Amino acid sequence: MNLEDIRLQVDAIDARIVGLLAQRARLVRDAVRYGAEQIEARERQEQIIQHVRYMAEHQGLPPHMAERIFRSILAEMVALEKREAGL
Ligand SMILES: C=C(O[C@@H]1C=C(C(=O)O)C=C[C@H]1O)C(=O)O
Repeated sequence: MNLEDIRLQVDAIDARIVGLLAQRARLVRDAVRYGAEQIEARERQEQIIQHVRYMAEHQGLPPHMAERIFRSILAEMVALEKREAGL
């Protein structure tokens, strides 16, 4: 394994992350279309954060890092939904 191999693997993971984020954004859009009461469902967001922290802890990722990343993802998802709703 050399630096180039490692960077290729990092790039492949980034491509998967972007694909998953696009898929996630489509599902959130569906949630809003199919009955979510509010775009900014705070309680649901806090459940997601707690679950993500738990999963991170069990997979060797610092929970505070997972929380920060997911708070940013959630904020962007909500902002996207608000823009699309013209809010
Ligand atoms: C409207 C919803 O989705 C919004 C987006 C979320 C997300 O990105 O996971 C979570 C809660 C809501 O802020 C919902 O799931 O009820």
